[in-house]
Amino acid sequence: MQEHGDGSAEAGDELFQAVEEGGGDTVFANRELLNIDHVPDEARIVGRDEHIRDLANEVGPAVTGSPPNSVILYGKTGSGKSLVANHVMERARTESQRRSNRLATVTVDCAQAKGEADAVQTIATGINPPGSGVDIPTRGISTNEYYNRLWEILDREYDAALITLDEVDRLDDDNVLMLLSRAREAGKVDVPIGIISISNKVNFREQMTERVKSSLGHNEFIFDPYDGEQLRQILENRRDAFCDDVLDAGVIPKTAALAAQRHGDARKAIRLLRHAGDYAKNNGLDEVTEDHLERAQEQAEVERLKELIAGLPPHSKYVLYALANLTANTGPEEDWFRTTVIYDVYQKVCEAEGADDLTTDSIRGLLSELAFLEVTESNQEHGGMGKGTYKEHRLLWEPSVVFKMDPDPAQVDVER
Ligand SMILES: Nc1ncnc2c1ncn2[C@@H]1O[C@H](COP(=O)(O)OP(=O)(O)OP(=O)(O)O)[C@@H](O)[C@H]1O
Repeated sequence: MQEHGDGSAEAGDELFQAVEEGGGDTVFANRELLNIDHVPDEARIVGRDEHIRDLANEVGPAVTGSPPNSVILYGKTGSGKSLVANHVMERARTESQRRSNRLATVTVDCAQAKGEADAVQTIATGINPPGSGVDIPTRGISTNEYYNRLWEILDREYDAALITLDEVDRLDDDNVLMLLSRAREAGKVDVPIGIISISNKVNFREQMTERVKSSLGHNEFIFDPYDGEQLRQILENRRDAFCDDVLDAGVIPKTAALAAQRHGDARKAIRLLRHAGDYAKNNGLDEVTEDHLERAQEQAEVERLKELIAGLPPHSKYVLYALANLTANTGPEEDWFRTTVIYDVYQKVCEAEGADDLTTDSIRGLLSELAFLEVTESNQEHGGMGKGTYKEHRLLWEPSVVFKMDPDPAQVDVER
């Protein structure tokens, strides 16, 4: 510790004198609790006891080194699927240790994995203990070799494995699922492997090949969106993110009610509360009121939308502007638009933005990516006798939110 002129360390260092206890924050006591990546401890997990128990029953044998069942967890985003999977894996690992067994647990975010080799590399690296003697390079070996090294680590170091594939529908194909689920049967590895697949696409199962379906079994759990009371408890359990007396009494109930009404997504509810706190903090206020919540809500949605489309080509934003222009100029019952109608407005948007337009086919591709991300939805319509089929699309977000993604988005004439 730095000593001062009078020789005492108690006086503190004048360099940091202006820094108050708690970092000088009068709104947040522990903002970390409202971070989306924050994993709450068991006492803060609300309303998922049954899912936790059911999942533990299926994968439980792994704690003794016996074959676990594989499971698919379905549900809309923010319904606690990853949380439950991580929580159960963590407890399984501890229990396995207590019974002197070695359980490998690892999660792969398939949305981040760049193909099969990358996914297998992530799994192998995640469970490779220091000193195993097996090297997992980031490149330079074939996909097959990654699998071989994964089997080697499992056989040498573990008695069983639980592998979670988050956003499994984002994998290019089901090779990974197939090879992992069949590895023991195919004699590649001695260790039993359980796979927890997570998806927010309820039709995901239909996309899998018959072989994978039969290897994964039929254990499926559905996660329903949270209701208002559950969301209120989830938020109440994180109240200590704020300093005492900062939150007005109505803020948590109102956040929960808004979230329940719109989506039942815990992630969005937590984020909204954080934004309201940020609003108060940035404006030098030491109180968070219901009024701040309203201001924060739109900002939170704009951020989420930007995040969702961040991975898409820039023209996807112009397609969204086209849809937002069309939606803002029609009644609630007429918000489905044919691809050709969207394309006409998209061309006007491009003109206003000073960009060259892409072909109708490219726009079709962008519309299906937007539908995949649930920013829009698409329908196949039948035009009647001899008229073939055509697609219609609908914006799932408020046009006002879409228009706030940029400071000056193109608003065009949509006369039809
Ligand atoms: N039951 C719950 N109790 C407390 N916090 C929760 C609960 N469910 C979700 N959360 C919180 O909400 C956020 C989103 O949860 P989680 O990632 O588990 O959702 P998900 O269903 O896996 O969503 P996605 O499909 O988008 O990945 C996390 O910060 C998590 O901590």
